[in-house]
Amino acid sequence: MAAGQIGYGVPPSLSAKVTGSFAYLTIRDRMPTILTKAVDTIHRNKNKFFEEHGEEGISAEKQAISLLSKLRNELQTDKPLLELMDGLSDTESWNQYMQRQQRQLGDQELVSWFKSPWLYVECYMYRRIQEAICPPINNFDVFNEGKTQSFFESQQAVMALCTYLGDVQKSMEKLSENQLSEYFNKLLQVSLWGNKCDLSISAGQENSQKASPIDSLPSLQSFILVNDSNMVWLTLNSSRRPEGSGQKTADRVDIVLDNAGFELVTDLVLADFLVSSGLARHIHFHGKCFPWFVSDVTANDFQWTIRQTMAANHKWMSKSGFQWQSYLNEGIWSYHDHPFWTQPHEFCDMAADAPDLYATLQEADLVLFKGDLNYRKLTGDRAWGHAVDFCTALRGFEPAPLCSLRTLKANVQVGLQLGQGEKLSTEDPSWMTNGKYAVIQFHGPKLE
Ligand SMILES: O=P(O)(O)OC[C@@]1(O)O[C@H](CO)[C@@H](O)[C@@H]1O
Ligand SMILES: [Mn+2]
Repeated sequence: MAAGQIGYGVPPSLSAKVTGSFAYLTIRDRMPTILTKAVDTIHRNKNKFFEEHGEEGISAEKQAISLLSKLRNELQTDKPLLELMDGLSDTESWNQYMQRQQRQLGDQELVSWFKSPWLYVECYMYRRIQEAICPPINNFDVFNEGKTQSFFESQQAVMALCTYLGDVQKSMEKLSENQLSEYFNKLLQVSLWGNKCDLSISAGQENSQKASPIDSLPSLQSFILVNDSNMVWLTLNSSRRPEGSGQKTADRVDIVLDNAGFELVTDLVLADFLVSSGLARHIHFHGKCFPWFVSDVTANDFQWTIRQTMAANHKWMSKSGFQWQSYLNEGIWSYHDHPFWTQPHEFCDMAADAPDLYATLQEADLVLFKGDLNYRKLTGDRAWGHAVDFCTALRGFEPAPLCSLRTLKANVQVGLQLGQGEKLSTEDPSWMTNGKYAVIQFHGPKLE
């Protein structure tokens, strides 16, 4: 059976068919709120559109508001989903996916917001937002304000983190293996908890990082439900080759990014540490090719964040920013944004639906997946039992050793100990969606 096909033992997709479920509440409440805020943002930028594009900008603004309002009404009244009509490079792929969803539903009911898989309709909403914002304002990022605010509101934490990185790098040469792994674990956890700062779960409400990211780690330790850091460390060390050994030397770690703002800074700091410690020689970053899930990283966010860090009036921030820019100039770091990351597919479909991307990931020694949406796609956003193995839920998606760094914000979680999920439900009924808990969950060859 092809990977991703519904087979024996594969549970149903999460959807709003279950009244009162997190998917139901997201589609009923949070997604319309996100659309309302998008309409408001576009309206507030009307003058900007006029200044830049004259009357054409005004008519595009009016059209965007009308299309987004129509979209919100379709969503709130559970209308059938509509084919995309904007003729962009991914339009056909989206419409084919819709037909695939319709085939799975059969001809008894039409693909719609509250009946189709949550993963699909939520991704579809963001692609419809893209369709609504037409030329000449099509490059306007309706979520940009929230992403830049998250960065500016987190300055104290960013400065503390860049200072910490600078201190570590000053003594890098003298560090023992144990000290190196300690710093690695700390920065891996900082990147993990950076994922709390996600504007989709907060429906755009500001949620920047205020406290010092390093000092808060000990108090967060007990909220890490699965911690496979040791497997990540062993994988990195097993892939390191001595210079000139003639063996594979292009040690490469891929980071599939999630949110801009503070979370992106934590990922850049981790990536800098991986390179400056020699744990990796190249980092490939994977972002989104259009605005996605409110706070996800686009190429513009990636470049803007590095430029802002370079320009900071803070020694260690600007030092980090210049270092990151030179990594990019030297090709040690590279940024990629394959269209697959802004499509609705479960990752077990990647080999079939985006073989080029799957082949790229196969060249990595380790792939880090940041955040909740990536976790939902890794596990197919299905109602797995909590003690089901991560490997089972991946359903054949294993391009390379991989690790999810995710704070829980959706009710899908696998790979727990028997009874662990039930225990958590009694202690904290909203443990899967309140963002307090996290996993560092690895899948790959077992190493000693
Ligand atoms: O991927 P991220 O940024 O960690 O989270 C994305 C997210 O906020 O969006 C959905 C809720 O609307 C959930 O999948 C998840 O909570
Ligand atoms: Mn996100």
